[in-house]
Amino acid sequence: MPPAPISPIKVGHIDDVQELRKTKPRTIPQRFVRDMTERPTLTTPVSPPHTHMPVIDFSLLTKGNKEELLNQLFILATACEEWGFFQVINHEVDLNLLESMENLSSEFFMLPLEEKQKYPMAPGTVQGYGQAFVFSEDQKLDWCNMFALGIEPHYVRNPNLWPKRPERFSETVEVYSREIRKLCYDLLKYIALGLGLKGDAFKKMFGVAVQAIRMNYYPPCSRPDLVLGLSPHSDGSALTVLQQAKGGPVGLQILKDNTWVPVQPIPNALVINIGDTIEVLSNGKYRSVEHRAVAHEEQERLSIVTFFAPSYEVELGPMPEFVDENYPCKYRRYNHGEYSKHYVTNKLQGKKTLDFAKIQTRNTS
Ligand SMILES: COC(=O)C(/C=C/C1=C(C)CCCC1(C)C)=C/O[C@H]1C=C(C)C(=O)O1
Ligand SMILES: O=C(O)CCC(=O)C(=O)O
Ligand SMILES: [Fe+2]
Repeated sequence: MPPAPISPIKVGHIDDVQELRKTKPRTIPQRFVRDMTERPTLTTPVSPPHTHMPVIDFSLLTKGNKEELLNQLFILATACEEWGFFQVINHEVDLNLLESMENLSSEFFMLPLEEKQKYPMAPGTVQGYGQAFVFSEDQKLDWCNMFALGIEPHYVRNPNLWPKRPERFSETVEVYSREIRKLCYDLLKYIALGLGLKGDAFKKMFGVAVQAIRMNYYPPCSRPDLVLGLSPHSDGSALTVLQQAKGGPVGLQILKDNTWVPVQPIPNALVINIGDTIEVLSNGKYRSVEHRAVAHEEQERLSIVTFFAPSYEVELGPMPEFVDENYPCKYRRYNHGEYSKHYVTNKLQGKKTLDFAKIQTRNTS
């Protein structure tokens, strides 16, 4: 008997939110309206110690004296353990390059829809222009347009999805991705040192790291209280680097101690977060913190996100350094390629994707 055909994913009609905003600025189709429990808090009163995400001065890690280095390593290790997020200043990525990347991404999203649709994100896939992580007709949609590309190694690339316009877009993505890749390797070195590991521990383990870029464009929304810019999720990467376009509103929120805490952008800083890989390797000492994006009533917002992860062949599990009788092993060993497949074939649902690797503990009390 021939194998049963795999049923195609039926996602129904997905409105392009930018076009919706242009043509019917006050309409919020029902598929974007969140259930009461999911609706965002837009004016969360934030009180200490939740006011400020830690800030790392990267130049003190690379060029500081011994005392400055140790001090920054301590701040970094505390940020990873208590926040799972931090902002990096003086990161050595050329500020003109950040600006070019921001301008070109914005120009891409401003192209006519027909031009952007030359690079469609097919249902169930994650590269190209559209909405990722949509798998059914009854799933709520995010108030966001995405454009995503696989970068490294080259076999993750789909050359048909690299846009011809704006001019210099692809060239700039290449240069930007090289610089961000270097930053990721450097940060992983300092994160390893902060965990008491050898500086090259992650680099050696990851093989030729997988890297992808995603540009998220959030148009203004007449009812930001009803929608989400991006559903709550943790990142399936080892590390994520987020650039927020200048002058945009606050949009990123992270779940800290059960409260959605808004992240105040710092001009020229990059936001870094720990992804699922580091959570597993550190046996949960560092956690991949759930986060989401909210929309704004009058202002658009643009973010440029790099996901940096181990090679697909790599087998992962908690490192022995983080497992003992007080810290029992919380995750099974698995293949990162399998995890990537699992991640991109499931909707964004908080930390649920990591259940893939969790060892279920029975409560005996
Ligand atoms: C919309 O895409 C994503 O959000 C995303 C996808 C990344 C990827 C590509 C665009 C092409 C190459 C493969 C890869 C899955 C990395 C998120 O990336 C996270 C999810 C995983 C897993 C990861 O490593 O980063
Ligand atoms: O736009 C943002 O601030 C959040 C983006 C994000 O979390 C992501 O793309 O994974
Ligand atoms: Fe994210």
